[in-house]
Amino acid sequence: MTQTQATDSPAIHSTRTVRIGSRKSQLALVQTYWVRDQLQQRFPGITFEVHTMSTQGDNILDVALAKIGDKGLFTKELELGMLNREIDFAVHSLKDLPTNLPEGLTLAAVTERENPADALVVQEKYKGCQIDTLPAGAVIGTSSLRRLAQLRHLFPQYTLKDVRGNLNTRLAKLDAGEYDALILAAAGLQRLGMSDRIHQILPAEVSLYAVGQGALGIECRADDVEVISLLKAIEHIPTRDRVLAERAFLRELEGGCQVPIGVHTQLDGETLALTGLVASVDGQQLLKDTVIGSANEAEQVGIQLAHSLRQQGAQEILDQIFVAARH
Ligand SMILES: NCc1[nH]cc(CCC(=O)O)c1CC(=O)O
Repeated sequence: MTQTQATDSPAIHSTRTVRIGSRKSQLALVQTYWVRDQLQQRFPGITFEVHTMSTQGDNILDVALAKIGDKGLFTKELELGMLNREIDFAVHSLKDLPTNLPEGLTLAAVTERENPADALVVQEKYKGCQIDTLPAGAVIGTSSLRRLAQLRHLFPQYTLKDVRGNLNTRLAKLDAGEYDALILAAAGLQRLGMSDRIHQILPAEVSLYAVGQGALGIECRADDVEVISLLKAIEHIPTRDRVLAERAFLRELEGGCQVPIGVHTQLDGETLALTGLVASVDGQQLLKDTVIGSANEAEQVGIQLAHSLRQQGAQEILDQIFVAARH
């Protein structure tokens, strides 16, 4: 009675059109089209359509991100689109996706991570320098408190300056001489075909990366079993285990918005090592610790690390930041 399904096709009507939501930035579109292509290859009978939307974060460009401090700045409109059934799923840079999702939505899949590290990009005249050998007073652009705190801690001789806008805007400001160097996610540059701008990949001793950095998170309605089964086909399990630990760590510290929290994860077979950092914005206080556990219990590893850092004083550091943000 029932027709046999193609082996790689889940129980989805091949006539269904699946609508994908995306921000309009170049990086967002590259990421969304990559996911679309991956799905289209695996499910040639399904039609995938991309619908673009502007988010708050795309519209507010003149205020420092750290001052806005609102969770879900880059995701809220897309999430409303899913709940209103205008779109079926959304592709996010995972680091922009809050650790607590709205009721009714779920993180259905995580795709293979690019290099999660931060990268140093320098002006032509500093091609001979590394992060520790730029001249004193060098103006370094970054918009993240995490990068700011870590750089201030190690290199008080540099001047750190906020920088906003998409990647192309930031690079144009560097080239125009507004900054001597920038710190950017290596993954963003790689995805936009600008790996040649990466001057140095910052090692873990200099900069721990943001939770989820370099990975894509795909969010959809929690009850849409059809779409979830499609998305599971492109999930990368090692990346998922790592980012589940990272996100549990951040969630447990209630640091979803802009806070100086960094991580580093490593998978060795089933063994997952998670290093986390909590710092004060001025870089004076900096706590770091590592928990090793099983990849099968990734979230437990993250929770354990959060408890360990809290015992060492992380909550006091974070409370000071929340108080400062409200004034
Ligand atoms: N918050 C902006 C943002 N969101 C995702 C990326 C880069 C790609 C990624 O981390 O996956 C960037 C730019 C940056 O931090 O330099």
